[in-house]
Amino acid sequence: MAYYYDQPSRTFSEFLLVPNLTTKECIPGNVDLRTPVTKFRRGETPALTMNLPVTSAVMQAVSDHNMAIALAKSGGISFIYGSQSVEQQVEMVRRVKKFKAGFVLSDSNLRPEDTLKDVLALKARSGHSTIAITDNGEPTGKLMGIVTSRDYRENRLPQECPITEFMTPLSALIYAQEGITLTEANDMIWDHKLNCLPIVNSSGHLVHLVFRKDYDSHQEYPLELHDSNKQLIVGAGINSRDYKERVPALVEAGADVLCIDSSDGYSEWQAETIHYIKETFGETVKVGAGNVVDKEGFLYLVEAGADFIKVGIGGGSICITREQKGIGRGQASSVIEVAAARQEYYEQTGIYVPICSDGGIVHDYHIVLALAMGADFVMLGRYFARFDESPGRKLLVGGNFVKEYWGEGSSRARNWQRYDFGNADKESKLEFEEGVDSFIPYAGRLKDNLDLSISKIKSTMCNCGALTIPQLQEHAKITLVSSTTIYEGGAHDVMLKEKDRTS
Ligand SMILES: NC(=O)C1=CN([C@@H]2O[C@H](COP(=O)(O)OP(=O)(O)OC[C@H]3O[C@@H](n4cnc5c(N)ncnc54)[C@H](O)[C@@H]3O)[C@@H](O)[C@H]2O)C=CC1
Ligand SMILES: O=c1[nH]c(=O)c2[nH+]cn([C@@H]3O[C@H](COP(=O)(O)O)[C@@H](O)[C@H]3O)c2[nH]1
Ligand SMILES: [K+]
Repeated sequence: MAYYYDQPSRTFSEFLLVPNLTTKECIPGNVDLRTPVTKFRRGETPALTMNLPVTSAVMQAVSDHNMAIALAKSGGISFIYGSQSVEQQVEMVRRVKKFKAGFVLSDSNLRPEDTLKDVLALKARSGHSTIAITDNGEPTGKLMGIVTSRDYRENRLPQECPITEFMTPLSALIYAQEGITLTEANDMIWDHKLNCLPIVNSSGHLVHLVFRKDYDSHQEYPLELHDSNKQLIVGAGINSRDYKERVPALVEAGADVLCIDSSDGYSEWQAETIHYIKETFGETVKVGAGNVVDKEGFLYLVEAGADFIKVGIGGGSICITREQKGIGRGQASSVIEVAAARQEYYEQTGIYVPICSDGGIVHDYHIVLALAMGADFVMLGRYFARFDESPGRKLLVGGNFVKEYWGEGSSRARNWQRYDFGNADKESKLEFEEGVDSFIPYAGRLKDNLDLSISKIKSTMCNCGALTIPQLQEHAKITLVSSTTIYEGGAHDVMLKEKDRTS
């Protein structure tokens, strides 16, 4: 006979936190949000921790190298999407590992034989006025010169004028050799009144650019997350099909942590994937698995060797899995059950397995609820897709700026397999969509938004009398609320002025 749960499953919006005593030292400035990412034995320190309990989703519309750099600078981890060729994903991981505060990879590049027309078109596309001229037009090609808007007068030169006629050639450029520190680079920028200093290697290839305007930017990021070589930490999504090819390439590129990306992790495919990784690389390669929504799924993946477990089916903002397949469970109930299973496992074995609540976070306080219910960190898709750093286009729709946000189960995301180097075999490929392609309101820079969310999270934790995530998990008082309580929680029985009206 089928198993019936005796309670309906619940979402975060059905719960609230009840305050505990807030002591005088319990102020947001004293809250520490550090959290483990990978499993560890009682009394030992985890191999990987984050300074903030947030990761960005394994999605084309969310986690590329730009997002990964921005999030690691703020203290969290991005999992670069795996729905692209191994080569492309590896290149994104490399870009994150190569990132050095203040040293950027040139994103606007042309060849000497290109023309003013190409310069103008590229400038319009990228919005950047400094263009590196390299022998092959690649960001790390042999440096031939630089073009900035001071080098040409648009209406005085014919569009076909070759770049070589107006660029500042290498012989007249001030540049530095690879290995220079940021302080030394900044001294050169000031001494020579430059806006941009190219950095080249011993064979004359462009390595980075250092811009005057980026000076001091690294000082804004006290929680920056890096490895022992001072390189930013980055994660990467993998799947349970091409892992024998993808995982070695990602490890070689320097990915710090992997995560098997699937709607349903309770499968022999995932166990096989984890076994392969642990047998091939031992414990040095860390891999999360999921998604699961109950104790059985959790234990299955932990016993297979997973380093953290991701929780959540069908709660994501772009998810239609519950509608399409009837599979899923309310996100709060899933986290509560998996956290209880984790606690039991910890008590029995002394091994603490971090859990990640994935999808369905709408308000900042949902993050606090997920943590209070036992999650060690959360994974967010919609939240991060709204920012400048996400890969989706920013568009003007109906007078408002929006960003594109599409699910990994949408046709748009799956198309890479058809056009790219993906090797999914066509026979077993699912043909129905499990995600939508949407717009979401554009929200600006990651750092500004994340700083605000974190300050709200810390403030809520102070109400709960908690200075750390473990304290919150131990002492939080959580109440289920009735629908009338939810109504009471919004502005009610008043006439809102225009500026406060949200819908
Ligand atoms: N968290 C969520 O609620 C949901 C997430 N998604 C996202 O959509 C994307 C696709 O998810 P899925 O469709 O679950 O991908 P998936 O690759 O895990 O599964 C697709 C199908 O392939 C099968 N499969 C997996 N490995 C196999 C192997 N080695 N040989 C033969 N068959 C194998 C699976 O059992 C499943 O039927 C992911 O990015 C996922 O995160 C999609 C739906 C819901
Ligand atoms: O049913 C689904 N169809 C999809 O196409 C899809 N794409 C992503 N995901 C999952 O949603 C999470 C992000 O959720 P949020 O936007 O709510 O943060 C992600 O982290 C995923 O777990 C999908 N679920
Ligand atoms: K399953």
